[in-house]
Amino acid sequence: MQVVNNHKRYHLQEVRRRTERESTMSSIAAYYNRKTVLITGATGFMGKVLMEKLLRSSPNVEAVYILVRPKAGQSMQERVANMVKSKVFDRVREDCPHFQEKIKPINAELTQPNLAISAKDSQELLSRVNVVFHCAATIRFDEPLKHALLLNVMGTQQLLLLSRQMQKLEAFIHVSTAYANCNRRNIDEVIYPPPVEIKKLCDLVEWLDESIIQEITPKLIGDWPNTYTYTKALAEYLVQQEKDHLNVAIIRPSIVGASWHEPFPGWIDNFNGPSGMIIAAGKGILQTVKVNNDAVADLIPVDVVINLILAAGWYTAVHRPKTMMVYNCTTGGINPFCWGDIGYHVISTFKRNPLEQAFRIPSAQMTSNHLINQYWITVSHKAPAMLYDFYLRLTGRKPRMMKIFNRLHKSMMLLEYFTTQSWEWSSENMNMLMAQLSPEDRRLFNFDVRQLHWSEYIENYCIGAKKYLLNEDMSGIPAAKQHLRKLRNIQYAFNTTLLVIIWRIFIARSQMARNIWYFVVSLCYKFLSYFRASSTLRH
Ligand SMILES: CCCCCCCCCCCCCCCCCC(=O)SCCNC(=O)CCNC(=O)[C@H](O)C(C)(C)COP(=O)(O)OP(=O)(O)OC[C@H]1O[C@@H](n2cnc3c(N)ncnc32)[C@H](O)[C@@H]1OP(=O)(O)O
Ligand SMILES: NC(=O)C1=CN([C@@H]2O[C@H](COP(=O)(O)OP(=O)(O)OC[C@H]3O[C@@H](n4cnc5c(N)ncnc54)[C@H](OP(=O)(O)O)[C@@H]3O)[C@@H](O)[C@H]2O)C=CC1
Repeated sequence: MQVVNNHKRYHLQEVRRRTERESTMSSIAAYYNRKTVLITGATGFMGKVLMEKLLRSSPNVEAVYILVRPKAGQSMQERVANMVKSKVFDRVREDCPHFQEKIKPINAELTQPNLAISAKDSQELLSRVNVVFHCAATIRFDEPLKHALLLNVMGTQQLLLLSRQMQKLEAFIHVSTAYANCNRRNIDEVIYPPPVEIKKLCDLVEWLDESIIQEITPKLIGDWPNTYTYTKALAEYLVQQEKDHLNVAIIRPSIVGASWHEPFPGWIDNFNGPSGMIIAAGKGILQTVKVNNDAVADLIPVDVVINLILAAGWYTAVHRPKTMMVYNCTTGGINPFCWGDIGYHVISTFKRNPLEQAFRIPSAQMTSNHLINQYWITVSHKAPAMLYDFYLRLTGRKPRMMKIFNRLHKSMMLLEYFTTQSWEWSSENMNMLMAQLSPEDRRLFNFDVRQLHWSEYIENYCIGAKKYLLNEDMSGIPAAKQHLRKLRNIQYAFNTTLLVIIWRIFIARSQMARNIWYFVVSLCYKFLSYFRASSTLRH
């Protein structure tokens, strides 16, 4: 009898403990435990953060398949082995030392028929995958239309076809961009009709000569600024076409920046979007940029996007919404911040925490006026670059500054469409999803950008770029400050010499300038004599 009572008590205690544990446990993390996930674009910026968060928050995830291509002379295996050593995985490495065992790389090339996946691998995916996260894309603004179509559109179509055959698929999450519909000012969480019949366009570019496609690209893409945003818009439509066969959702992040909190504040590993410009400003290379200071800079931290992606995956699979959900993942409508403010915080952070071996003291003219910007480009970019290259030549070195500036100007030209205008995105679905989360999920998968403190975020972004992108140690800051002081002295000396030279030229040519010059010099002389006389009297 005693044994039975003990057993009953133990059982009740166990049930209570389990209920308590479940009530405080994250539903999202619990959902991914024992699921098999497929990620495309896992070697990219967002893919890595997605994989890290998934493996850290759901350590019992069954497997994470990733589609990887061989690249730059490295095999798929070598790339993955190098990737898991990356700093981004430091936290998960600490929590689950064997995390890489969950990662199952699959050789694939998204521009090839059937994604170039072998029959064996394909079978494995079809029988096991529960959730697909499609992140792979070309995000270059200058991508030739044919390649952008092949990867962003045809690649997506092929992945959708593969996913249709997956026996256990519960959700397909497509990562698009908030700028897919940037030809509109107000962008709702809906799919807009495509500007062309996609099949006809793909057929056209298939047989047309590359040079002809290049020539007619501006006509084809119409009021889209580049092939990237255009092809992302087409891909959204294809995804929507599958809504009756697949449980799909689309996430549209705006400009994805360094992380807010996870895995580390300020984590970033590429020069895309504002990151390259921020670094160029910190190095004192970028001194002028064409932006509308009052336009909203719709930056979103990468960890916010990843948390929303994981939450959307869970919601799509578990709640199976009747209509296909599109989540605009933006900050402008909720917690706006302007380009002018970003510029101010970037410069002030780099003055306090300078980058090593800066070219000039960080400072930036930010204007939307084309002529003023051109003036500053000539004065503060091209002239110093030419002078420096001249100095390099004199000292027997190879000139390089002009080349760097030409690349910078090309990037600035491609980015200015986004920095001189504002858009309004609705974010009802993001808010609705937030309301569906338990307090624990809201904490673990936070995508509430109302809590984002911009000045702190930008500071961490700049410091993150210094640490993780440029691999500069924070202990080098005193030396970097010393270097800035040296640059300041050089600048003062240079400006004074320039002023004297200009003035001398002016004096040689104008009687009036000469008269003013003699007047000023005699005034200074009288002033000095007066001071000397009065100090002698005092003693
Ligand atoms: C006062 C401060 C103010 C700051 C504010 C400034 C304003 C910024 C505005 C940003 C707005 C962004 C809007 C984006 C909106 C769309 C968002 C998306 O949906 S989607 C996503 C948005 N998509 C994008 O953002 C893509 C946009 N980017 C592109 O399309 C191209 O990069 C390009 C056409 C701009 C230049 O092409 P190209 O000239 O061929 O040059 P490559 O690219 O081939 O790079 C060659 C090598 O150089 C390396 N490197 C680069 N920068 C730097 C640097 N600063 N240093 C050192 N190194 C740098 C680079 O890593 C590479 O190394 P490796 O790999 O060879 O070893
Ligand atoms: N970064 C941003 O600001 C924003 C990004 N997005 C979207 O988020 C997604 C991820 O972007 P992000 O991580 O920044 O981009 P990255 O350029 O960092 O990553 C792109 C990924 O796609 C893979 N990929 C490219 N071409 C192929 C191919 N032919 N076959 C297989 N894989 C390929 C790359 O693999 P590999 O390493 O082999 O090149 C890489 O893993 C994209 O869909 C993008 O449109 C949306 C809004 C903003």
